Amino acid sequence: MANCFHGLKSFGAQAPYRWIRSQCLSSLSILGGVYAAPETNRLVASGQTRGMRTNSTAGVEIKRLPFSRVSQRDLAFFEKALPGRTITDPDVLASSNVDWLKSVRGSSELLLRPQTTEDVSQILRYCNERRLAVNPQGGNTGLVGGSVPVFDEIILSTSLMNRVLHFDQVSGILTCQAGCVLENLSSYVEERDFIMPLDLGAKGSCQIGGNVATNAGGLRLLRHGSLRGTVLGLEVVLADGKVLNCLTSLRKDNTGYDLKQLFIGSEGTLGVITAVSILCPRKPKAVNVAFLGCSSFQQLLKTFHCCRGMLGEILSAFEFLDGACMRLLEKHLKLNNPIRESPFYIVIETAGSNASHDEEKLHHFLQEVMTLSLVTDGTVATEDAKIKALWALRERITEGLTHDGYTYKYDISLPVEKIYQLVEDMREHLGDKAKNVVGYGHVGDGNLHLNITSHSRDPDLLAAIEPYVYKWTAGCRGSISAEHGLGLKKRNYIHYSKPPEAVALMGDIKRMLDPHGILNPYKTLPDSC
Ligand SMILES: O=C(O)CC[C@@H](O)C(=O)O
Ligand SMILES: [Zn+2]
Repeated sequence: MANCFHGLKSFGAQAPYRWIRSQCLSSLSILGGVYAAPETNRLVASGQTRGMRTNSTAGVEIKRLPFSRVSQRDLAFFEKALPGRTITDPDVLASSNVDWLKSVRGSSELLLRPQTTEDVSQILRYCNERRLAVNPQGGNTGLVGGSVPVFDEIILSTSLMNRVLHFDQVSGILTCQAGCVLENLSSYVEERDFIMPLDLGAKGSCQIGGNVATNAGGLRLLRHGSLRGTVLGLEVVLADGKVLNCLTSLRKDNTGYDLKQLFIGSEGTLGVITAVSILCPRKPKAVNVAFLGCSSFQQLLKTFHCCRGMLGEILSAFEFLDGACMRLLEKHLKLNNPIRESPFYIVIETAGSNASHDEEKLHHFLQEVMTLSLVTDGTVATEDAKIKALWALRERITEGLTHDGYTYKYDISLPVEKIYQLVEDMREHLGDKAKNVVGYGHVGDGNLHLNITSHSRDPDLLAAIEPYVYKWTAGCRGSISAEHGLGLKKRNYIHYSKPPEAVALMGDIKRMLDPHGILNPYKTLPDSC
């Protein structure tokens, strides 16, 4: 069977892709964006004069809400409370004011770096009394403009809250501060024979608090489920500074409402997550990655069906990318396609406890899909460097896209059999208006990443994409945000995925927990709330 698959000889190991901000910012200068001008109370688009600008992402103007502005007295308070960690240097602030995609830019003049929960509590108590708006910020790797200020909100960075508080070797329950970088946590638990239950392309920069606040999905969700299941406890500071200590480490706790769920996926609008307790699976003893080619999406779906049946409990990921993604990887990142050119590619990962058992299962599966002609070509890796190289072909697509021009991003949940139909319909709908329309994502979770590029920001193209994409999604009862959240960019489209009663209830919850609306304003909730 192994003969059916190319070896990996011609395929050099690539460095794993990480969303390291310093690298990415310099390479993204071609992207236009949304800029904020607090003195005009308007969101402004790049290239236009300050004071006359509109939100180019959502095509609507956003007015600065009547929050207080940071005064000298406020600064004196923060400098006393956080000596050396109250930052006003514009050069340092610059990177915290812009998102990873460089598509949203705020103009905050104050960055606070708390180290403890008590620091966060003191900051929020003060800001709440003074009606100062606050933008909680983790690794700032979000893709919907949720992690940067829109106007002059104070940036509350969790980066110095980076201590592991406890790890239970028997249960695998990790308790840590919110600012721990995901990759550091992965290394920490791997040294103890466990893994983190989530894995993202942004792991080198993103922080666990931000992951939880956005309910990040990623590459292992198929196997380990969402953070709504693996997060066991949270410590959260509420808008008035009160500390909500729900940092329990229990698998089972049915004592009434599961309050932590309110904060998971709330994008910092209901409270600031300061610590997380999370259940880590055991580190698998054997990992295999197969990279396969398919001639149609129908064949890919059949391969998925067969894969679930034949790999069962050892299947840990089933991801896909289309031929257009591969061309971008080759062109912009010089990555090599390890197999014959195909319309679709699949990345399958197995993770188990017995190498020979897993390999046998994988080989039977591969034999089956080749015999049935569901898969036309493929390669398998068992060594770490080669596994990373194959994963790079999936994980680095986001990076590749940033080199292709301005990118319109859609993160859609659909019944799995529909996910590629949207890409095809969008291609037909846009004709030659777009530079590239690509589809990739998490087949196992029914999550499509539809990305559309153009040479530069193009309002006509945007008008052709939206609301078409949202209507199409709503027509299938899908979600307009599967895993990236709503942030600033998608919040006003929430109605395509949630009934009005649910949206209104979200507004009520927000007002109850944050009556002055100081926490991450302009995010998640639509204008109508
Ligand atoms: O860039 C995107 O649209 C998707 C990013 C991320 O969620 C992924 O799965 O690679
Ligand atoms: Zn994704």
